Amino acid sequence: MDTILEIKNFSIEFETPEGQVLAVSNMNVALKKGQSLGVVGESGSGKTQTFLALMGLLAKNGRCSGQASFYGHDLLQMSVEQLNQIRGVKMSMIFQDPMTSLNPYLRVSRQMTEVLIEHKNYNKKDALEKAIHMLDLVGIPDPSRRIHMYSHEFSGGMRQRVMIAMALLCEPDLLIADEPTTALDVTIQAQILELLDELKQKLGMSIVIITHDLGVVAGLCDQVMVMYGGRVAEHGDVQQIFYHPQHPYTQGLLQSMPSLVSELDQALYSIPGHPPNLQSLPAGCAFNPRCAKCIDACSQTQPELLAVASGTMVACHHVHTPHVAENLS
Ligand SMILES: Nc1ncnc2c1ncn2[C@@H]1O[C@H](COP(=O)(O)OP(=O)(O)OP(=O)(O)O)[C@@H](O)[C@H]1O
Repeated sequence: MDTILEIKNFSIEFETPEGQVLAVSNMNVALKKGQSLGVVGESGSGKTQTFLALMGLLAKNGRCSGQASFYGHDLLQMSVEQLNQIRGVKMSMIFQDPMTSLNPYLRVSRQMTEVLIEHKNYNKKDALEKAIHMLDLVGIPDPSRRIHMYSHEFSGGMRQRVMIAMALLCEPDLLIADEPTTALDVTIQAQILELLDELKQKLGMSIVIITHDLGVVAGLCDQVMVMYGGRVAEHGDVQQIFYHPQHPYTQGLLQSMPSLVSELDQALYSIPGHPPNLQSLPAGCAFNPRCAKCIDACSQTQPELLAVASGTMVACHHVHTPHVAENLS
């Protein structure tokens, strides 16, 4: 299988009035064609910025280093013109807020057909037909009429579907979906996730799904990367991590999953404390102040991301210190 995306030693730093902020530190991940990756973690853990940077959309005060190869070509070294040949065509992103990628002043028909005319050499008639087909595929009722509406005339859920249709229009090889369902009610959430899974099978595309919710990645993803305070805490096969989570943070996320525990018990299982402030990360492992399995090393040195027997990569002193783990667990 071809490797579609390979991120190596990737970091992001922001320059702020208070000094430099390391938002993402030394990330490594490879995704094969047709595979999907779930990126999970609490707010501010670096999920969105990583993939915005890959799309060439990092804020002006941000700087990234390392490599991010798309089919072997480093996205971080590409000019805007080179990126424009790929963005929205071979690699698409669904943003948290649909209005980010929909132009309120243009009818949806115009926005959708222009992409096909410009990047896929469609004529106007075929482009309109294809766009209507895509709206139909994402479950927009009466698409040949609604395609002529403006984005604000759609409900929130419909707008999200329009954005997904736009992102899929050129049948990208890689779809990056940032919290694609958070703003939607539960039934529509389920429908959209089902749709993404269907399109993954049908079009063979790779998906990166960014979410707070491990439940979302369960059905859709092959691998999962758990981020904490800008660092990868655990990364590997979804089944392995779901059934045998190693990092105490992953264990906490899994225990507080709504499908596993009742609403009342969620409070009991939820991870104590708050996500860390990147400007004042604790020494050692950033999770140590909230971790019940903390040992001395955790507040002293940052744990390396190392493989455990199952092949999962884990950054945790407790996990990699067997005699201590045996005594404490
Ligand atoms: N332009 C910026 N300048 C300084 N810091 C920034 C900037 N943009 C983002 N950050 C910081 O980078 C960190 C990572 O942000 P990111 O949006 O990737 O988090 P996230 O995990 O996607 O969170 P959420 O789930 O809330 O979207 C955050 O702490 C954020 O405050």
